[in-house]
Amino acid sequence: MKLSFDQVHYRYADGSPALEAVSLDLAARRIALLGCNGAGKTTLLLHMNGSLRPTGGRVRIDGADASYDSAGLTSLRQRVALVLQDPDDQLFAATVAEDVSFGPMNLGLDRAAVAARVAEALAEMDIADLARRATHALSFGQRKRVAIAGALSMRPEILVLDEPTAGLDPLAKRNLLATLDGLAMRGVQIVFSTHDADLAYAFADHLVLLHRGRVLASGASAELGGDAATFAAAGLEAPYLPRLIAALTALHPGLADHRLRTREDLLEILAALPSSGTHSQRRRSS
Ligand SMILES: Nc1ncnc2c1ncn2[C@@H]1O[C@H](COP(=O)(O)OP(=O)(O)OP(=O)(O)O)[C@@H](O)[C@H]1O
Repeated sequence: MKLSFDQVHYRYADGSPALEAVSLDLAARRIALLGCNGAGKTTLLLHMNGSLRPTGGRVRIDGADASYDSAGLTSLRQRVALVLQDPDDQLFAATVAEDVSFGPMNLGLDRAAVAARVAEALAEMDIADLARRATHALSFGQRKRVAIAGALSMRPEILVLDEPTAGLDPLAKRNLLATLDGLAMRGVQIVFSTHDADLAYAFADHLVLLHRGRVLASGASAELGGDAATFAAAGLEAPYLPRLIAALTALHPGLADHRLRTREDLLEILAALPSSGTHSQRRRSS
């Protein structure tokens, strides 16, 4: 399934312009949407499952115009699941299992099929042990996982997440990214928004930079991640790692042969390089 945006404009009911002539093809498996506060990230994500309808331009699904009647929206929301930034905007049932079963029940599946989907989604998010817990009595990070499990219970082709790591501690962040990575490897397309350029660079194959409702840049992480000037134009800090790698590559040209996404990747490669002692001896003797 491929979602694309063709000259999409969106204005909220009070007249606030939020998207201006957004044209995008969502083709890569892992896509990060970056932009400062008010850039239009949430508004764009809400268009992906039909929660918002463009006030101008078109959203296309495999090349065909999205349909906003009830059948069209039901079909779109089975294929594209949206996880809101605040889990409390999404969770409403008394227990975790009831909440996660809501989507599959609405699809009219029988009890056994619903139960299978709930078990699968909870296992995927590693929260099977929370199934009987009251949703209101969970921690923020746990509620976030439950909200994602609810989206996964629809077995979507595209999982769209608004700032999925906001409010998570570093370990929870890392665990969530590993889970999302596992889903991507299984073929689920992941599209998420974030303010964290390093995280976007580490996880995503493709970055989209939004600024004042417009797409300022869209490109492969490996290239766009190193373009500090474009990040600055979007009012963002560029990812640190590509800049560090560029500086280190001047000392170790072999680094250019690797696609290093994380600090851990860099440390591993640096540990395997000849030691700096050898390097400085070579410099002294030359
Ligand atoms: N419900 C609304 N009614 C009117 N204007 C809105 C509404 N929601 C958002 N906007 C406006 O639309 C623009 C884009 O907002 P949006 O929430 O999409 O940005 P964002 O990039 O997700 O921001 P943040 O990083 O702060 O979450 C902003 O100017 C905002 O004030």
